Amino acid sequence: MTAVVELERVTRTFGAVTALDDVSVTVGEGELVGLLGPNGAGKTTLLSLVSGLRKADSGTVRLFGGDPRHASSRIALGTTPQETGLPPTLTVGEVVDLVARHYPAPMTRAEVLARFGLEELVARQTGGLSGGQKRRLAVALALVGRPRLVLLDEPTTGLDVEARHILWQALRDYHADGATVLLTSHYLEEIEALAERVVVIGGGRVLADDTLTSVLGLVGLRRVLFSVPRVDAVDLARLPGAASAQQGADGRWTVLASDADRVVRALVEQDVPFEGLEVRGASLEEAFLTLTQKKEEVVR
Ligand SMILES: Nc1ncnc2c1ncn2[C@@H]1O[C@H](COP(=O)(O)OP(=O)(O)OP(=O)(O)O)[C@@H](O)[C@H]1O
Repeated sequence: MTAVVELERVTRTFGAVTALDDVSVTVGEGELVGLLGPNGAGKTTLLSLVSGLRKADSGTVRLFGGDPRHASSRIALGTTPQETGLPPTLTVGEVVDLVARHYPAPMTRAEVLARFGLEELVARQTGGLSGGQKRRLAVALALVGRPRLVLLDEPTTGLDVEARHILWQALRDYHADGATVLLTSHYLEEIEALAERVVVIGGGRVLADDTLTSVLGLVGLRRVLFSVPRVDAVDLARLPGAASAQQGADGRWTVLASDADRVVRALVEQDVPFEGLEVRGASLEEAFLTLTQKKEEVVR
């Protein structure tokens, strides 16, 4: 597998903040990789190193085998940052044409608009587009030059469900044509819809790098809540199926569980006199926290 993106032991700090801490990740030709992580995890920093906008403090970053800081390495790269500035007085069609002129073999205007369902907006000035429409156009512009690698930073933030699905389909189609895609997201749903491989980043470190199914197993936690008069005899965090256990200020226990059914069965088998049992989906933030704690245990 040819490496399109290679980060080797990369560290990047901003003053006292370590945004990336000894990160190694490789993305091969034709992969669709999701970078998943909470706010401030280091995802945008990673993309900015790959696109040559920033430089690593230490370690090596390679893009198509070269230094991303050299323009020649970026020739086959398409990116959409989190925020995009579009010329407000130009129409959608004009912006597409303008961007297309920078590339040797761009998509036609019609192809770009069709892929992203933007045909009806062709004559509209970009200044008058809604936030979601601007976002869709910004992602479309990343593909105009037919890049071999596309970097997308939270491509569907702020989009409604329909616009999100159009965009996902456009990205899937583009990937099916052979492109490599690296995207960041806060949303598990988005990563689930698109990625084959998931790299979970938290606190500037790689917490997990695996197939979508394995990572879903790691972060697809449930929350088991209940009250109990005393639990001295049972270590709730060590129950089969449990990842961690914590008592809230109201006295109720929350057990984060990779297998909630097993936890409940174990509570019954071990005669824990629980009351008011509830099972809910855990938030992604909780799942990340559990992953971070696991990682720290391994390091210790
Ligand atoms: N230019 C900068 N100056 C100072 N600190 C920065 C700068 N850029 C990033 N950071 C810090 O580095 C850390 C990682 O930020 P980064 O933007 O890479 O995270 P992220 O995972 O993309 O977060 P989000 O999901 O919120 O976009 C954060 O603590 C952030 O505040």
